[in-house]
This record gives sequence, C-alpha cells and structure tokens, in this order.
Amino acid sequence: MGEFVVRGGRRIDGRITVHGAKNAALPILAASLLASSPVTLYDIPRLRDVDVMIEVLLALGARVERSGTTVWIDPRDIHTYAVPAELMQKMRASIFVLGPLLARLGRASAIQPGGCAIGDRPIDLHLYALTQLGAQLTEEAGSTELVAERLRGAQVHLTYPSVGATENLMMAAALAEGETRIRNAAMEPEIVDLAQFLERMGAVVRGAGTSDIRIVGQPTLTGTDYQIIPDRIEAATYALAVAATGGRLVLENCIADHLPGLWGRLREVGVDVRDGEGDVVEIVAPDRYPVRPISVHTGPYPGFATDMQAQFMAFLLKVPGVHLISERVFENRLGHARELRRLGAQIIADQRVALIYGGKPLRGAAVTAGDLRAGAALVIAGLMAEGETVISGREVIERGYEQLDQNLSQLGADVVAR
Ligand SMILES: CC(=O)N[C@H]1[C@@H](OP(=O)(O)OP(=O)(O)OC[C@H]2O[C@@H](n3ccc(=O)[nH]c3=O)[C@H](O)[C@@H]2O)O[C@H](CO)[C@@H](O)[C@@H]1O
Ligand SMILES: C=C(OP(=O)(O)O)C(=O)O
Repeated sequence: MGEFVVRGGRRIDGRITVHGAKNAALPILAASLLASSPVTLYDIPRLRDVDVMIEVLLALGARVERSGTTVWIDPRDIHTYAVPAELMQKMRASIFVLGPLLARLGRASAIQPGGCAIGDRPIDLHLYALTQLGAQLTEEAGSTELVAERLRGAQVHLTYPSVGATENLMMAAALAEGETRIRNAAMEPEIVDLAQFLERMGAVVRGAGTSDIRIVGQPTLTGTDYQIIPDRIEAATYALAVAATGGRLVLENCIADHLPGLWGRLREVGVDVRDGEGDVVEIVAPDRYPVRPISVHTGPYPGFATDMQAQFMAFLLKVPGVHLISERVFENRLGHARELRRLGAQIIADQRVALIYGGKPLRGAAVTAGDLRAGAALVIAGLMAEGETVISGREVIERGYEQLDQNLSQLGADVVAR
C-alpha cells in the first residue's frame, strides 16, 4: 500500500486546472457501448477507476485506444454479456455496463457488488428500473442476470433518486422502443452530462437535471465525440484545502453552479469566493475564522454533496465553534471522524451524525484512508496539522484524484507520494 506524506503548516497559493469528472466519465464510458460506430471522449481523467472501466470495455469486446485524456472506443464488436467478476470486485461502477449490454446484446450479467466502506450500496433500484423496461431478472448465488428480447419504454418511479440507477435506466432506455419516463430521477450535473452525450449519439432526452426525465429510444445510436464536464468534487476538495490552510487559489475549469451549498458556507465564515467569467473561481481564505457554528446535511443534488462531506469536516476543524454534520445519503460515511481524531481532532460521531469542535490545533500522525473522500479529508487535515501526517491507502485516494501530490506541491504545500 502506498502512502501520502504531508508536512503541514504551509499556505496554498497558485492556480490549478480541474480535471474531467470521474463520476461523469465512468457512466459515459459505459454508454459508449450503445453506439453502432466509434466514440471519442475528451477530458477523461487518468484515474484508477477509469483504468478499470476501460478493462471492462475491453473484456466485453470493445476496442479502446487512449492517448492522454482522450479515449477512443469502438464498441461495434462487443460479444460478451458477462462482466468479469474480478473487475466487478475492483470497482462497483462496473455495474454501469448492465443497461448498455442489455440494450445492445439483450442480455447482461454480473456478480452482485458487495458493500463498501461507506455503506451497503445495494443495486435493487438499478435492477428494478431495468425490469420495468421488460427485462427478466434471475438472481442466484450472488450473481444477477437480465435478459430481454426487446426493451420497451415505460414509466419508472424510483423510490430514491439514485444517481447510478437513473444512469443505468437512461442508457437502456436510449435503445428501447418508445418513450421512457423516469420519475424521482437524480438531478446531479453528471446526469445532465450523460443526457447530453446520449443526445449527441441521437437519443431524445428531455428534462435531465429535473426529477422528471423523458427518453425516446432509437433503433440505433451513432458514435460521436464528447467532452466530459469538470470534476466538481475535485474542485471542492482543492477549495476546501485552501480554506483550511489560508492562502489563495484560482480554480480553472470549475463550474461554480455545480457545487450548491459550498460557496455560501465558505462565504459565511469569511472566505472570499469570486466566481469569475469563463469557469474560473478564485478563493482567498483568511488566516483565522470567527466563531461560527455551521451545520450541514448531505442530500441528493441540489443538496450538499455527500462526496465533499469528509473534506468539509476536515475544513470545519479550522473554524472555531461546535459544528454539526449529518450524512443522509450513505449509512456509514463518517469513518474519517475516527482517523481525524488521531490527529487530535475533537469529534463525536455515530454512523450518521458528527459534532465537530473546531478551532483546536492538530498534530501529525499515522492515519488510514478508509475510502476515497475520507482520504482526501485526511490530506486536508494533514495540511493543517503541525508536523508530519502519513496517510496510508494512497491507491484509494488515487481512485479519484489525479496527481494530488504534484498539484498540492505546485501550490506550495509539502506532499510526497511514496
Ligand atoms: C460513480 C458515481 O457516480 N458515484 C456517485 C454516485 O454513486 P451511486 O450511484 O452508487 O449512488 P446512489 O445515488 O445510487 O446512492 C444513494 C443511496 O441510494 C442507495 N441505493 C442506491 C442504488 C440502489 O439500487 N439501491 C439503493 O438503496 C445507496 O445505498 C445510497 O444510500 O452517486 C453518489 C451520490 O451522489 C455519489 O456519492 C457517488 O460518488
Ligand atoms: C463514492 C464515490 O465513488 P463510487 O461511487 O465510485 O464509489 C466517490 O466518488 O466519492
């Protein structure tokens, strides 16, 4: 297992360009399987999860070429409907290929992904949604198989606005006969990005970004080229790193509107956030914060994103006052509280709610990244702490952050990967 070694106490100053969004790239790579001719995707981040998704596409019979952040996919000859078990185990987002495989080959199978460090993460809503389009479902001995001669559009009400289930359904519906209407659909920017990609391939998608999405399926979809949106969670992570350490940061390729809840809370405690023209956001953080209790509840978009909750908790350690975080999306996503306590943080937490006593000094220690965003939170806390913080589980963090150590070092921080 690799580590990040962070020596705290340095100010951040500089500018960085936000990479393409992991959580948009993964479903869009899967959606490329729907096309009857090659697809070219731009701004695909160089991340471990993307490597695994490309392995999945190759295993299914697609041709894939990659040069920097450009990925070319020829899905014409896909022949395998079963997602290899070892790839499902490596990354639960492999589940995104179920909808496209079912639509292209009439059959799709995979092992059931297990839970992970942040919760059980069942796929019942994905499967329910696909059966509503006419697929027959067989579940046995930990594996799932879906079969459909022909998918037919339907009205599908999701009992929870699951991002992944909405995406799987949109992809299958794009090649189904007739119209599909998704009620209580997820509204995240990554849903809108997938919708735009499907439209570029010839599907008709209306209402993406609202809770009511309509998709008119087409007999075939054609390959296209498409540029992925910037990673709002990567942007939030760097913004919170500067807010936690003091200094100035210019984020290029950052769509400020994709982060509701973040900028307002930063401004509330005195961070100067300038949302300029051309997707540039400038953040100037004070050295000290006033006593200001903050409370945050995560929720589906446009609620406060669960994927920035851990990093926000690390930032709150800097702000004097007693703060409250409640995690409402995943049932077990506060594991970082225990690791932050190793740095001297005063946090009381159960599985869903944490009280954070901010404004107290932190000191470096050895900690472990239990999940991707928990790891990012520990890096932020390490930047604030006196002395050296060694974060093990570097590979977990690199699932979602490209060149984290180089980026932070370039901004003046002392972060080494080893
Ligand atoms: C690759 C990707 O884009 N991942 C994101 C996606 O994950 P993901 O798509 O897995 O998240 P969902 O929105 O589906 O999950 C939200 C909640 O719904 C539950 N649920 C989900 C599906 C299902 O079939 N049954 C069920 O009960 C989950 O356990 C969780 O409690 O959205 C999450 C919520 O914004 C983000 O944290 C993840 O980073
Ligand atoms: C939880 C995340 O991703 P995934 O759904 O791929 O585990 C994340 O991006 O924070």
